[in-house]
Amino acid sequence: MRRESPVQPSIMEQSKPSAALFDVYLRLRPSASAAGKERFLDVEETRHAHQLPTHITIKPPADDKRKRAIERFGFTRVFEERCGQRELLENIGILPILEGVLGQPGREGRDGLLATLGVTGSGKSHTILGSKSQRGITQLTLDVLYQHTAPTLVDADYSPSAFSSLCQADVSEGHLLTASNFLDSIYYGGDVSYSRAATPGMETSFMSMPAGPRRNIPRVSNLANHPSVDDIEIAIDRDAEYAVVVSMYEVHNDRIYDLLASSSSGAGNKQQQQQQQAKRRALLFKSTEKSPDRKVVAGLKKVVCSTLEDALLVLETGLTERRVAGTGSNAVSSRSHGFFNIEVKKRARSTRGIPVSGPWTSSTFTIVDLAGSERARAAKTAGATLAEAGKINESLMYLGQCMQLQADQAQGLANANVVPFRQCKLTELLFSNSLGATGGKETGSKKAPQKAVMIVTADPLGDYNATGQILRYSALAREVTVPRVPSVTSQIGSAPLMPSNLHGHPTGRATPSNNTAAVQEELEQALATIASLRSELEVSQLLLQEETQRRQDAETSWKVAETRIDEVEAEVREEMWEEFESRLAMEQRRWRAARDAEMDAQDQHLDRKLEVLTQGMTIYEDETAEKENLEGVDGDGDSDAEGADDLPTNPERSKANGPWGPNTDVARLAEVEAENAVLREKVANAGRAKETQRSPSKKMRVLKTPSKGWRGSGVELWE
Ligand SMILES: Nc1ncnc2c1ncn2[C@@H]1O[C@H](COP(=O)(O)OP(=O)(O)OP(=O)(O)O)[C@@H](O)[C@H]1O
Repeated sequence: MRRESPVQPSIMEQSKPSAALFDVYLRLRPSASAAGKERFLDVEETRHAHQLPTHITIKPPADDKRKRAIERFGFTRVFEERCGQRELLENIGILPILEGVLGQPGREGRDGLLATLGVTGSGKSHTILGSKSQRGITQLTLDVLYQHTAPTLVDADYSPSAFSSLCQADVSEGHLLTASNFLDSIYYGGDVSYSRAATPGMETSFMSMPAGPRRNIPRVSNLANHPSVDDIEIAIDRDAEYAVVVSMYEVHNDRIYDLLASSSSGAGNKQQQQQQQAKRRALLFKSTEKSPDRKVVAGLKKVVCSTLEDALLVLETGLTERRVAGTGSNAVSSRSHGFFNIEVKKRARSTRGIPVSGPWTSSTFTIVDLAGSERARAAKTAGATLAEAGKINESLMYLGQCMQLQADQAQGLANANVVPFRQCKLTELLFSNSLGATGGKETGSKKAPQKAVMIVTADPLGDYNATGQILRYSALAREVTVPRVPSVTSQIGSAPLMPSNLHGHPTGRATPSNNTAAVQEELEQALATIASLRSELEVSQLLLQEETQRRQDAETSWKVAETRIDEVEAEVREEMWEEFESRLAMEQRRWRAARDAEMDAQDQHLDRKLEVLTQGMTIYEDETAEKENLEGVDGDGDSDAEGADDLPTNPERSKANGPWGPNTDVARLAEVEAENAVLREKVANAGRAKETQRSPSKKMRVLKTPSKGWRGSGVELWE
């Protein structure tokens, strides 16, 4: 239903929404039944019949106790309930974005982004993904893309060299697969060969497979094919060859999960599916070695789709994986933000008829189906689903802040020159490659900044509060209008002045007619003052409401930031503790090794000393034994060491009192004994000293005396 504008045209009409990062379109969904529902949203008439409307107003419900204002919002364009999918496709700038992604002749393409935002059940998924009878923007875009690139499209299944060059050119550490490999692995459980081209001519394409143990296979023929886009024309680079690489991921509870990596296609019982879900590994959004100036979701599974059918089947597979749980608001509600990426790879094909194959360049068209915002009470969610809803609302709040700021910046209204997109994964994914490190306009990348379109969906008969909140932060412009309340003032003003009112003097004397006019004038002035005061009061109330809302938002952000700080602090502490422990362990190992080495050196040193000593003792022992032998052999052959008389008869020595005489030998023996005692003492000391240094873990060893002379002399050595 349209109505005339309740307020005069203003600066909103002169604003240039296209200067903002996002063009924001509003799409209204038809309601199945209007019974008992009050329409709160009206579309303003345009000045010219051929123009599409750009402004809407929302008015609070009749029984609104808070007496809220009528609000007016401006969008790039507004599409009413009767708008179909094709009309939408042609009027939201998707086709120019697609041309940008394909790139002008000889030039690299630019990235494009399409996202839907709205209250749960307002028609986001319908717009992006369509329904059983109608195709969504994603399918229509893919159809247009394949129709135009088909003649120059690389078929990875039949061109291993092209496939391997695509793998090498990928900057995101992704795992590339051909569509036939991927689909066979999903539906037939076959092995997936990552980043490896299929054998040319292989008869194992998914489409050509005989009936087998297929699981929940969506048939292309079962998918909607209406509306047609056969007559749509877009420009492409005829001298380039293209490849289309599809990937899908979702942001769930602020983490990124690959939707093609663990595709179960609904196989197994609920418990198995839950186990599969639990095992999913979160991916990082980061700069990589090959992509230092642009962040990418690293490690995604990517499928090279050479036909529209392949791309649609991959899309269906990813969608079955997407986390969906029924809520009170919408029977099939998206509980995560879904990202569908169409990566268009392009390289030079021919220069003046001479075939060349240049390096691949890459541009991505990303389609985002955002989870719906909802009020917990309305959605009747509980437990994990309620927590999920909290995360969804939080991320949408951050998105709203970023969108508001970028719209204000574009109109020169915002003081802040930084868009705070790092607050959650969603805003990081949507903004960081467009706004760069500072959150300003420069990305640091040589690539042209991406073009982005946001479609806000709304149900004019739906929830006024939730829809109002979405519109407030997504609209490119907003005005507040004081509602025309049939107030007491106007009632008094419009009431006829009764003579009794004017002539009511207690004296009963009639008042002259000129007095009547003066009183009437005075009364009118008073009424005007009351009206103006009332209107001022209403404006103040509105401002107060807005300030309160802002304060609440700020408080929420503050709490979230505090929690984040705590988390980061805990993470840092844990990291530092781990690092400290590992360093400590390393130092201990080094210290032990040094100590062992030193002890070994000491052992060796002592061993050498003992060896020298042992050798000395052995020599002495041998000499003594020889002497004893010589001396102990007397005339009857008995060996007797006693008495000088019994010493052996050595002609030299037997010369009494000569140098080898018995007295000399005894003195010598005493001397050797004394030396021996000193040495024993030294050895014992050395042994004790060594013992004190010995590691308890080392086994005590007893050095056996090398000859009977040692044992005989009572010397025992320890190493
Ligand atoms: N423009 C439209 N025309 C016809 N039917 C629509 C339209 N928009 C939405 N619907 C229908 O309304 C229902 C809810 O829409 P949809 O699932 O797209 O909502 P949603 O915003 O994606 O919800 P959620 O955020 O919970 O996923 C669906 O049955 C859909 O077919």
